[in-house]
Amino acid sequence: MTVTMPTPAAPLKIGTRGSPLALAQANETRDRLADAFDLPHEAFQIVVIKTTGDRIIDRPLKEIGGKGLFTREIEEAMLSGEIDIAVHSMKDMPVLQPEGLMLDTYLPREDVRDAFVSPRYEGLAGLPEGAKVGTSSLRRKAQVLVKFPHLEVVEFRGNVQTRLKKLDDGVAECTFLAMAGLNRLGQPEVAVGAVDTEDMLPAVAQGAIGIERRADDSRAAEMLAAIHDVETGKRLAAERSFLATLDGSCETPIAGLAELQGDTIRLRGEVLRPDGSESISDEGEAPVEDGAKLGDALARGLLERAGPGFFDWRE
Ligand SMILES: NCc1[nH]cc(CCC(=O)O)c1CC(=O)O
Repeated sequence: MTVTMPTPAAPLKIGTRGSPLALAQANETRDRLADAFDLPHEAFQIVVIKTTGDRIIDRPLKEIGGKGLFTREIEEAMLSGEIDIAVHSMKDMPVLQPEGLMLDTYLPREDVRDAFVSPRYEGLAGLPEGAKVGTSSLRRKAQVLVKFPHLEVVEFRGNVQTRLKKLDDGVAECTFLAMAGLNRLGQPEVAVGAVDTEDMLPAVAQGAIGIERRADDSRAAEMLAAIHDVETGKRLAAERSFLATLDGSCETPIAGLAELQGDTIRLRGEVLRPDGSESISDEGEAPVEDGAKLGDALARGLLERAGPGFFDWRE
């Protein structure tokens, strides 16, 4: 008589970038799945994938090719079956996913605010004429220059450690990071403080983690449904619809934030000229189920006020 050992289900392979923040997000996803299904950590395998954005660290992102830079290789690995799901910062995700992939699972959102980071100053208002602000984000650059045109913005890339070192070396007086990233890394103390969203409206989807899967993978669909955060999903539906209508990329300074108040969703949006010479903002409210319509309508209104060429460089 032959006895066949039962084959355990193959581990769910979780794809991620290798940065400390990406790994923290992948671990959080694994822990939530393990909890929801009472599975041991061995039921999951975290697979690190290097993306173009990780490889090229010495040039401004906008020169290398915008959104998708941190996701393309990961999505290819999912389509080829090398990984089953992929964990992403939703802020970095294009509005549309490649054929065959689905992105509709979100973890509970972290702090949406930007963090002000400086070894010497308490806030932007204290910086003297010509002081340097380090950021590689076009949104943050334009938002800083609109309110503080006497400051200078310098390119600033790299992980949290690299940026702190640059501040220490005097490359810039201050920088901005997402509060969410600092919290997830367990380093909130790096920030002098979180900036009020009235003063600096965050990027669309800032602080939200999304989990992507193959559209035909029913095991992944069932597992992810168990950890999906419905409120985050509703907020992102409005914000990403806003972004889609604006046709945003990382070459366009755009900010947007949706918040729920009971059955009502409130969306604030802002578009800026890349040189920080002008900002246009608006806000609106709608029943929660009309979030996507609200996002589209708010974006159309802003586009109309902005007029053609608004996002063109004129430096
Ligand atoms: N564009 C880089 C990026 N993508 C997501 C985060 C942080 C975490 C988040 O917003 O979810 C960051 C770094 C930052 O802006 O400081």
